Amino acid sequence: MTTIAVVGSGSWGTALGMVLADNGHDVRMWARRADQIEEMNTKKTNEKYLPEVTLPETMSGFTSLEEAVQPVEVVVLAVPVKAIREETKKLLEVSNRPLTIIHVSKGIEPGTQKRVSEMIEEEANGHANLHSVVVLSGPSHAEEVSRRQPTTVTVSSTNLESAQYAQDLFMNQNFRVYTHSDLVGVELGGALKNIIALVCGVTNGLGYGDNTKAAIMTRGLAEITRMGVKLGADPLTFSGLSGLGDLIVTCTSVHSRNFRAGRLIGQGLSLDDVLEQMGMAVEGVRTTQAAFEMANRFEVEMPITSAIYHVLFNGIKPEDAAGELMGRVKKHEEEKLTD
Ligand SMILES: NC(=O)C1=CN([C@@H]2O[C@H](COP(=O)(O)OP(=O)(O)OC[C@H]3O[C@@H](n4cnc5c(N)ncnc54)[C@H](OP(=O)(O)O)[C@@H]3O)[C@@H](O)[C@H]2O)C=CC1
Ligand SMILES: O=C(CO)COP(=O)(O)O
Repeated sequence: MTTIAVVGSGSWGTALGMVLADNGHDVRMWARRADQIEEMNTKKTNEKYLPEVTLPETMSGFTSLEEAVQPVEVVVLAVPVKAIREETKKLLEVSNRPLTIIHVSKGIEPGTQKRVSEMIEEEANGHANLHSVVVLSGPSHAEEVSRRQPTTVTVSSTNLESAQYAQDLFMNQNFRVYTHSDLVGVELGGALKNIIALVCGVTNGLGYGDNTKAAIMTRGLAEITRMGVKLGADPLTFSGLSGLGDLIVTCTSVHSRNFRAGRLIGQGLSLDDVLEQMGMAVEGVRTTQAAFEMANRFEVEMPITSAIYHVLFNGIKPEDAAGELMGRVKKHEEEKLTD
C-alpha cells in the first residue's frame, strides 16, 4: 500500500483516484473548493464532475495542499494545463520529500509551446525534491474509468523505472497500463488529438457525417505525426494508444468535451458561450493556439489546425473553413516524414 496524493479533483483526477483506491492505496484528494471536499468526504460523491459514482472509503479529501501532500512521495497532477505551473510550484514548496509527479493533462502551453512535463521541469528548477516526472495518457474517458470499464493507457518518462513504478501503481483488471519510451510522442499525441476532436465536433455541428469525420481523423493524424516527427518523436508512437487510440475515443465518444465544444461551435455558438456552457476543461482550445504557433515556428504544414485556429480566434465561419480545406491545391497522400 502506498499513500498517494491526487492534486485536482475534477473528472480525471477523481476517476484515477478511484483506480488507485481500488488497488489498495491510500488516496488523498486535493481540491480548491471546500464544499467539494466536504461532499467527497461525507457523501462520498463528486456530483459536478462524476455524477452517480460512489467514491471508495479509502479516498479522503483535503483543501490544504500541504496536508494532502505532506506524507506522500508520489503525486498525480490532474489539473488543466493552464494550472500546471502554479500547482507544481505550490506542490514543491509544501513538500519536503522526493516527489514522483505523474501528470495526466493533455495540452501544450500557448506562447512557450511547452509540453506539460517540460513545464513541470521548468517550475521545479532549483527544487531538489523533484524525483521524476511521468505522463499517463491514452484513450480513457473518466466517466468509463470510474465505472470500471476495461481501459488501456500508456505511461512514459525519461526515467524508465519511474514509468514502471507508475504502471505498478495503476495497473489492475480493468485498467491496463503499458510503458512507452517516447515521452515527446506520448505527450504530443495526447495534446494534439484534442484539436482534431474539436474539428470533428465542428463538422458534426455543421451536419456533415461519417465520411467527413473519417477524413478529419485520418488527415488529422497525418499532421500530428508530421509535427511529432519534426520534434523528435517516433512516428510509430502515433499509431499507439496515446496517438490513434486517443484520437479515436476523443473524436467519436459522447463523453468528449472537445468534441461537444466543437459541435456547439459548428452549430453557430461563440467560443465564449461554448466555454461557459461546458464548465469543464476543453484543452483543445488553448492547444490549437499553441499548435498554430508551432506550425509557423517549425514550418510544419498543419492545415486542419490552421483552419480551426481561424474559426476559434479570427471569426472565420466553420463552413468557410471547411470550404478552404477542401479547395486546397492537389496533393499526393503518401509523404516522406524524415529527410
Ligand atoms: N476527463 C477525462 O476523461 C480526461 C481528462 N484528461 C485531462 O486531464 C486534465 C484535467 O481534466 P479534467 O479532470 O477532465 O477537468 P475537469 O474540468 O473535469 O476538472 C478540472 C479540475 O481542475 C481544477 N482546476 C481548474 N482550474 C484550476 C486552477 N487554475 N488551479 C487549480 N485547480 C484548477 C477544477 O477545480 P474547480 O472545480 O474548483 O474549478 C477541477 O477540480 C486535462 O488536461 C484533460 O485533458 C485526460 C484524460 C481523460
Ligand atoms: O482525453 C480524453 C480521453 O482520452 C478526454 O477527452 P476530452 O477532454 O475531450 O473529454
